[in-house]
Amino acid sequence: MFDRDSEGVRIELRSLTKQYPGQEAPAVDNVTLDIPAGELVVFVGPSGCGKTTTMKMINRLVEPTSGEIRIGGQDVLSLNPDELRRHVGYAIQQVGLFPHLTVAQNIGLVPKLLGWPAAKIAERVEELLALVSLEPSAFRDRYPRQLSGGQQQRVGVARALAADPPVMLMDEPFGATDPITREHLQNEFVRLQKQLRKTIIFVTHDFEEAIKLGDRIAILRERSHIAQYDTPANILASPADDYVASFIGQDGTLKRLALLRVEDVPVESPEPDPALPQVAAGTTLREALDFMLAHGTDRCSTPSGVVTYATLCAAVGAPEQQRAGSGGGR
Ligand SMILES: Nc1ncnc2c1ncn2[C@@H]1O[C@H](COP(=O)(O)OP(=O)(O)OP(=O)(O)O)[C@@H](O)[C@H]1O
Repeated sequence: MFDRDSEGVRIELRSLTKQYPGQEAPAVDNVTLDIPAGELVVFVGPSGCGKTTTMKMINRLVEPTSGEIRIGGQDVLSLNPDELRRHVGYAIQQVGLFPHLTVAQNIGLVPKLLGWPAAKIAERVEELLALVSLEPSAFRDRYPRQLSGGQQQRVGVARALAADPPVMLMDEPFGATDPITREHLQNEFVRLQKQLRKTIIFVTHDFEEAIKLGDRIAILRERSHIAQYDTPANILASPADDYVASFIGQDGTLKRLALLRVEDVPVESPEPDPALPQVAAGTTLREALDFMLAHGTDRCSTPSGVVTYATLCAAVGAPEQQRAGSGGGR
């Protein structure tokens, strides 16, 4: 349907507006946004600011009042809405699994509608269950009521991915889970997206989730007006205004440290030092900082060399007084 191979496609919103009947102000007012192919863009904003309405216009669960939407260059408003939705994955907090269908039948729903042969659907179901870390033999024949909330959400994500759509719309898909399950699902999802490179719009209330998952974040005000649209690192480093700063909160430096890994900063010496406390490759700078504080040291050894507290501070432009206040006994 869209002009692509298997990777994502570009999504363009132009002057997009939604005025619900009987409402005084538009829920979404004149929004223009470009989402590059293969990127995950997170919409963050307060309740009622129009995140869900904006997203639902993209698969035409809500019809725009005016404006334009293009996916892979195609004018979405000229397409048949049912056909469009078969090519746009959609995962929501409420999951929406059919209770009378098994996990396999739920996941195979869209491929079946698209006329895939049964053997190909069965193969795809196995592959997707494995992808979301659910053992196929244990889960494929269960009914949704026989799954935990987190497992249901994984099946929801697998179902959204089933027909390999280039575009995924995800509305708080991990919202109904406890913090530990949520973190686990987020980590799996980051891993998945590295492989899949779909174009994804992801709605959340949770700014931490946005910086963890997003290639870019769109911070929305009322009526979906865009307060800032940039990478997590740029938003944390230079919030556009007080409104954006209020999302970041007091611990912006720590959040920036969490975006970088020990491999990303210059090492003091390029060899591991067995005499120092050791951290693994892939450790975030925030974890490295906690580790140094816990060990009362201002340096630690990584597989690629020695990283110091001063390097961490320099990497995120932390001022001198923050260094002085954080201890570390050299
Ligand atoms: N079907 C509808 N009819 C009338 N008004 C609606 C309808 N759906 C949403 N709205 C209104 O449009 C505005 C935006 O709602 P929307 O659900 O898009 O916000 P949201 O940012 O996704 O909120 P939340 O984070 O609480 O889910 C709200 O003021 C809401 O009351």
